[in-house]
Amino acid sequence: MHPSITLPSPAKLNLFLHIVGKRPDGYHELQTLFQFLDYGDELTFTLTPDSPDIRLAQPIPGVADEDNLIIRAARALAARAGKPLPGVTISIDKRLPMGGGLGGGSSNAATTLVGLNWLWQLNLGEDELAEIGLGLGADVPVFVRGRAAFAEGVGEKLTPAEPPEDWFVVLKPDCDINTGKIFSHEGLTRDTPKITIRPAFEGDASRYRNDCEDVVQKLYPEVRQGLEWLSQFGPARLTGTGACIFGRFPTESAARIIWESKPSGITGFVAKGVNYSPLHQKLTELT
Ligand SMILES: C[C@@](CO)(OP(=O)(O)O)[C@H](O)COP(=O)(O)OP(=O)(O)OC[C@H]1O[C@@H](n2ccc(N)nc2=O)[C@H](O)[C@@H]1O
Ligand SMILES: Nc1ncnc2c1ncn2[C@@H]1O[C@H](COP(=O)(O)OP(=O)(O)O)[C@@H](O)[C@H]1O
Repeated sequence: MHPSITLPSPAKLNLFLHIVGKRPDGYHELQTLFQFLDYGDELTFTLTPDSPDIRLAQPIPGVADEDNLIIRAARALAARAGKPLPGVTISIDKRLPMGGGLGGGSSNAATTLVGLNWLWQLNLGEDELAEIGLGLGADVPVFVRGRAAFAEGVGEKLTPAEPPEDWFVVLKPDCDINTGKIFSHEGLTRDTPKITIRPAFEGDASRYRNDCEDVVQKLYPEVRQGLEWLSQFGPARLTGTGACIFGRFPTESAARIIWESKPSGITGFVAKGVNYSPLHQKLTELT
């Protein structure tokens, strides 16, 4: 058995996000285009054959270990394995802002499922891992599958897609946005007509939009100001329900020039959009 492995846990962007309806259980039906970024957290899994415990090397501030999606994912996987397994200690190099619409928690859960499936040599298939992932959050399956995708339902019906792999300036306006608050807002557009798959892939990227953006901009002036600034240089959008926003650029140098001139006090990073997850890329290199 391999005693230890370090794996990427990349961010995602919702290149567009349309709300096309509401299900009887209150959840909103979406159509969204997911792409990964070559930037994210990193998780290190170290097997502890002398102890059966699944534990974090250090807690994430503000998240109880019991609620941490890494622990929840590891436990869900161990339950599915249904046999005694060596314990594991997981350490996190957290680089993604939490609750920013970059899917960091969901990505951590997926890296845990995929990484421990490998380390514990369980040989569960991608469908089974995606199903366990969906029980942890709507965005987990796309990270498990590792391919940019057009997503429907609450995000679980995935069709692989090949959007352009552009460069992005990602900014984190200084505010925390609660996803539930945005989805329950009376001003939210919930009736965007469904689109067919082809235009979603091949449409003009400058026409991509996010149906949460109007409500989020009204409630959070920091997001409005960030979008106003970024959209001077090209198309700029909100990812998920925010708070992160992104601007698209054809080259790294074009993105870095804008990054260098960002207003003071706003954090973020420059990253490349990638259609194959850095997690899966790393695992391919290892096997
Ligand atoms: C909006 C998206 C788009 O990628 O991303 P994020 O902004 O979180 O990254 C996701 O669909 C987020 O899915 P998920 O991660 O499961 O959402 P949660 O934070 O659990 O949702 C909090 C609450 O928002 C509402 N909610 C969420 C998703 C959805 N499709 N419809 C909803 O109505 C529900 O009331 C839910 O209880
Ligand atoms: N490992 C984790 N990393 C980040 N957030 C986590 C994790 N485990 C649980 N959470 C919780 O999930 C929430 C959503 O986090 P995250 O996935 O980063 O944002 P978003 O869903 O907006 O993209 C956080 O505010 C936090 O309370």
